[in-house]
Amino acid sequence: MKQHQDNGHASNASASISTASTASTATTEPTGTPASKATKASFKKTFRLYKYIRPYWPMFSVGMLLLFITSLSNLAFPRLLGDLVDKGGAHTKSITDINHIGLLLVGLLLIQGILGYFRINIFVRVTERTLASLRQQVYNHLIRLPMSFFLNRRVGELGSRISSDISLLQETFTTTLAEFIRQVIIIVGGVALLIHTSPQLTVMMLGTLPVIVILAWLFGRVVRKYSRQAQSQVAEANTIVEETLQGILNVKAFANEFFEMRRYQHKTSEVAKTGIKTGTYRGAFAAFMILGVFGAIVAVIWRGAVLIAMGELQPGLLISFVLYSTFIGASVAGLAEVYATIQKTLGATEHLLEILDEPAELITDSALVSPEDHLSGEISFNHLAFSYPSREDLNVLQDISFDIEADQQVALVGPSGAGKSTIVSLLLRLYDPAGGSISFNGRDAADFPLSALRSQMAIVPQDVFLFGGTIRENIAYGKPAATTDEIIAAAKKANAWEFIQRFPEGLDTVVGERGIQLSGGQRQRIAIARAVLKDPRILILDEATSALDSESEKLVQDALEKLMEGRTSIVIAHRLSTVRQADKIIVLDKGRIVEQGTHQELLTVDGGLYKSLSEMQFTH
Ligand SMILES: Nc1ncnc2c1ncn2[C@@H]1O[C@H](COP(=O)(O)OP(=O)(O)OP(=O)(O)O)[C@@H](O)[C@H]1O
Repeated sequence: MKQHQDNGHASNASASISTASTASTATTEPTGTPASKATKASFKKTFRLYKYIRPYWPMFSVGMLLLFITSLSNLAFPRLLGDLVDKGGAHTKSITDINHIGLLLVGLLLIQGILGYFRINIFVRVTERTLASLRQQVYNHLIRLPMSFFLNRRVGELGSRISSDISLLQETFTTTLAEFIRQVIIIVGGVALLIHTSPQLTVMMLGTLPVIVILAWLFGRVVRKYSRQAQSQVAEANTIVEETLQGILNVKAFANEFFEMRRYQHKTSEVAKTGIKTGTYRGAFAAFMILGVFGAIVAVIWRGAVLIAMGELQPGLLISFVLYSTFIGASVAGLAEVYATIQKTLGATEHLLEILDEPAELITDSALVSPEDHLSGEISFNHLAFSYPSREDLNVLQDISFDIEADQQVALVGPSGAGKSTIVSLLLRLYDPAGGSISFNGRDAADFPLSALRSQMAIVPQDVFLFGGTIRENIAYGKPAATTDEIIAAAKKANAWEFIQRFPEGLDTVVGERGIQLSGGQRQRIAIARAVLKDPRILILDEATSALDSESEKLVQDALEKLMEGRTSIVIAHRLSTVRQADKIIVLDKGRIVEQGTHQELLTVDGGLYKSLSEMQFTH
């Protein structure tokens, strides 16, 4: 199974490279999620997510109601503040009236505070629960997807689906949505109140403010575009520094210092150019904002003063008017930001739904295998053909036919890339064959429930993958309900108990990430213990190529021999010395079976691949 694990490493590496190169852009783009066009179709898709909110619908509605009340009461402030000023300037200067309004304002503030507290609490509760169930759904689905899905994806990318895309939804449901609704209420209600306050001034205000806000938004987009460009250029320049310093030996050995200096000079000049361009826009933007916003306010107040002088407007109303205009202006400006977040959320939703729409494998959560699905250990390959979905034009296996009797030991040998690991993947039904079939007990593999098949097979891979927990957890992975006694018995059978016992924490020793705190031989024996505990009908061994010292190799080999007793076993053999005892050796080359027989039989084939391979190995 080496090939698959190599793929895994490669994708991890490429994922981390891509994270490194986008790291510096992360300041303006907190998540790597590209925005999606806010089309009707994408809104419709997002609506599908509402099924996760549905159980909390009543609570969510209460939150919405509170949001409406607080947003509407927001609109009362400018009016009350204006009244306050008017009362101060009125002929019948009544302190009681002034205090009355003051108290009303304090009451309003208190109500806003209390309702705001409950609203946020409600939204957070609903969102957290909804997202937890969405996270679970996506993960549950992801882990059940077939191998072919994972071949074309990067591990890092899938991880970000569950972390950043869902965080984006969280932000949208807790704050963005509320912001959006509040802004709409303030804009609509605010404009209505403006008209009510002074129709004349409203016409003037509506003629200027929206234009300014829209222009400011457009300006902002241009500036953002340039700063993003500058950021990615800075990242490219940094890559030059990083790579050349890491590979300094190569730079010097090839006397390429001047070549690299020119490369770096070129990149940094580009950064400077983009920076200057951004600066020019920034300057113009700032000047425009000062002129535009203050200009509009000055114009409105000037006009208002004229109206006051003509006795057509109360001073307090002018204050209310200016405050309403500021509220509206801020909401319109905020709306652009909210729109951008909503677009990104639509993108994130699409990604999540894409995963949820992928057909999953039919896996059942049952350890019980019904009697008719019990495997006898008899396997036959009938004209099996296969190519990987990611590279369909390459025939990895062609016309593979051979039989394995129950409890036999069969070895797969052949040069690297011959297709040995692929045969094992097909046996585990990680992929469906392109042609031919595999049958167990004379019945087509496709007729067995997937979980029943896999639960009766175990694999001891070449590169043992251990989870970061304890030795106990890692062994029990073969049978999660195992008792301590069973785990110890399995460890003993796998020749692992002796070294486990020597650790001060015994079975509870933490193995470190991917088991790095254990030696290669120790890791393998843990994997063997895992397989012992599973007690499979069919055992698959991918022999380790990395040389273990002869002591641990003997222990591993001995453990494997014990494990193979009384079950069908298929061994991917890299060292021919270990397969001499095999009942049958299948020799593969370029996806085809070229020879098959016992060790003795194959040695008699003059010019045969097995004979030449074994001569090569034994003369070295
Ligand atoms: N995930 C994959 N996607 C596409 N092609 C693959 C994939 N895995 C393996 N292959 C290709 O399939 C062929 C057979 O690979 P396989 O891993 O089965 O060979 P192997 O005999 O087990 O080799 P080794 O002894 O080096 O492990 C190779 O040509 C390989 O490039």
